[in-house]
Amino acid sequence: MVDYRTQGQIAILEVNNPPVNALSIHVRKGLDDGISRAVRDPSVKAVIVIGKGRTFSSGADIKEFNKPQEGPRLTMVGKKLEESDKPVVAAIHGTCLGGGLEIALFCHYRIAVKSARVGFPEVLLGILPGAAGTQRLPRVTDVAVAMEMISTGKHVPAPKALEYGILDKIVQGDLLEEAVKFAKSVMGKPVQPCRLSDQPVKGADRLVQVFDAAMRQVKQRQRGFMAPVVCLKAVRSAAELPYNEGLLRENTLFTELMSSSQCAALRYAFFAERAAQRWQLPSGASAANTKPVPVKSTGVIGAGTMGQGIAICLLRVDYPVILVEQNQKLLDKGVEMIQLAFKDAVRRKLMTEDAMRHCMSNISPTVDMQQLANVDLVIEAVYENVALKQDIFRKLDVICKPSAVLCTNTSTISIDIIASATKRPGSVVGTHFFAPAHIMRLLENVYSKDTSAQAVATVMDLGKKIGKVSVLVKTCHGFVANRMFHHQGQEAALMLEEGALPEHIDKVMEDFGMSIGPMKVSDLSGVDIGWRIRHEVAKMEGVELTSQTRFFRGERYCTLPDKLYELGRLGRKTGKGWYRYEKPGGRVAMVDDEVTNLIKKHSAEMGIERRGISTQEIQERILYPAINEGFRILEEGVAAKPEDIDVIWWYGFSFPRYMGGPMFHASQVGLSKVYERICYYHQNFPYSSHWVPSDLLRKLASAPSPVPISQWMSYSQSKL
Ligand SMILES: CCCCCC/C=C/CC(=O)SCCNC(=O)CCNC(=O)[C@H](O)C(C)(C)COP(=O)(O)OP(=O)(O)OC[C@H]1O[C@@H](n2cnc3c(N)ncnc32)[C@H](O)[C@@H]1OP(=O)(O)O
Repeated sequence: MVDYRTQGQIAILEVNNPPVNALSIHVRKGLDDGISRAVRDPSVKAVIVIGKGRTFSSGADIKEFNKPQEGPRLTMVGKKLEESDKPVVAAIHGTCLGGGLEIALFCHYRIAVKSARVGFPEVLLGILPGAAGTQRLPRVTDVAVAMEMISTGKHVPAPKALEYGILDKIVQGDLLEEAVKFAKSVMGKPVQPCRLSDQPVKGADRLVQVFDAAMRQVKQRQRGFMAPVVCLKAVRSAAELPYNEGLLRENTLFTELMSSSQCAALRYAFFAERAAQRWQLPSGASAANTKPVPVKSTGVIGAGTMGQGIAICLLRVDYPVILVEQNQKLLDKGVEMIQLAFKDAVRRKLMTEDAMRHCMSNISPTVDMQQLANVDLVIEAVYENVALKQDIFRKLDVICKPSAVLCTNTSTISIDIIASATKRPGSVVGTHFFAPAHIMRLLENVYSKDTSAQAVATVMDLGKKIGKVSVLVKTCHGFVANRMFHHQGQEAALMLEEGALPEHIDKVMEDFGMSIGPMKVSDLSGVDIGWRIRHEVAKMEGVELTSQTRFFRGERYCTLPDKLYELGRLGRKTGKGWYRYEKPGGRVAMVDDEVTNLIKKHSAEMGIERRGISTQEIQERILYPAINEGFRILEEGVAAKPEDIDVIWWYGFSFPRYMGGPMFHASQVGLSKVYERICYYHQNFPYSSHWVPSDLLRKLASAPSPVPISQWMSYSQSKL
């Protein structure tokens, strides 16, 4: 785990714990033994700590977090490194994160290659750097930088870290050779000035202003998230207390965070996100055994909002895009909007003018679908209409080359139905982007009964290339995201007619931790989207939904969203939806009397006496139908595991990661309690099928002791 060798008068401690040199027990022990040996050996005059393989160290081993800590503690290992009278040099490449950076800060010197990155990502796991990081970073750089780095967890590239004083030197060429040269240059020099524990905190005179400003930002950005707030307090203590007392304070705060439910949720999230990438089809084909089709050229059909966003995603990573629209006017408009989005990115310094020009030069707009004949992958992004989509796929089947992967950005329609319009259903796959497609990180990839493993591998790989988090699901109406979200929309509308107002519902859910409430989400994605989906489904079933509709498919139906649509209040894009906005496309949601009156009038017309709806009821009626649906989705194998559902909710609906996602949240509330409340609502609202409790949930809720989330799926086939 740590290889010890000497090169002349230099001892080299090489951490060797693939894949990312996590500081697990044997690494800590190896470092501890290594530094003791180097200190004891009179022929050794300097020490180098370096990482083998792709990285210096990614920090503490997260898998060890919920186990009792064994072996030497990181702080004790670090103390030994610092107390060595022989200079200790950290030689950094890849990433130097968390406990890895703490180790480096205990060393007397830090050198790195230019491509290295350093950072304290602990906050993203709901903790703080608990091995002196909060006390040492403000001593090597300053309080402001330390607060920023520790409360955001951002990685800092080596050149910036040099500027901050975290690194002493950036080297070119072979890192070990350079480290040896560096070590020779500092051999014999006193190490005392390089012991950070003896140094004052920098920028302490501005402590209060820096702290207040950082705290304001943290509370604004991440409401309800404890770790960043506690991180700031820990760094503050570095400036207010002597080093050893600061360490004790850090330890107290660390212990508080480590035992929190937010930390448990974030640890779960870390592994869940990685597990989602390891997709597998029922056939056994998987990420490990399937190669994607090489994609060099792409096409996007539809230059509306979604098509524009998708094209931007592709152009940003250098894919040439043939953008197809049905007429020149719509095409020109789409290209203009893409250009505007890039200009905005340039204005916000997210890209250079040159990069923008390059991206724009990669678009080939056309009204001729035949131009797609040679593309490797095409994504259809027209509006949600079965006949239209089938028509497009019928044409693509004729036009595109046999190896092309044919993707649809449908958000609800079964891929089986779309694929059936072609003679190559194996090549058809869903790539469900979330609006705004160039911003939202989620890509819900959907396989049909016929989709080939290669088509799946291609879209999973595409997701990675365009910087999305991809989750693979099996087709059904609405897939995972919209199928679960749909019930939230239904319940929200029902609560509106019973007595709630949009701003009440949103406030409760925003206080719960959602970055925006469901009514604002509806305005953002477009009131017309839901309208179209509902009416499309009704049409397929030969039903016409009108203002008189009270029941649809045997279920209580609320016409309020349809009334909003009929008023032309389509959401942010028209400047009016459930809220009023400062302008069409505006972002500031304001309560609108017209909506309040519409809702109250609607309740009166329905003969419903409005009542106050409690916070608990709003929270449960928004969350529990989605959770119940999540269990059905697991039962049906639409999602392979609960973790996949939670990943979808973080990245698709900004569900607070520190609450772990709806399925993890249910596990924390307790499945028997969730089940009991669902049964209660089912009794009270018998005409809403989303309250019929899922069988899997029932089985899990009646297990003699809580079933860990990782074992839920073993209950899906059980006969209990
Ligand atoms: C009881 C303990 C007390 C500890 C007291 C001291 C406290 C110290 C605090 C810490 O150090 S907390 C850890 C801080 N570090 C991190 O949060 C880094 C997490 N890792 C990453 O951000 C990324 O993995 C990476 C290092 C940037 C590499 O990214 P890349 O995309 O290249 O690879 P991945 O697919 O993410 O990872 C590969 C593989 O490695 C596993 N892994 C990564 N980091 C850790 C880790 N710190 N501990 C355990 N395992 C780790 C990851 O799960 C992947 O494994 P898989 O099996 O392939 O999924």
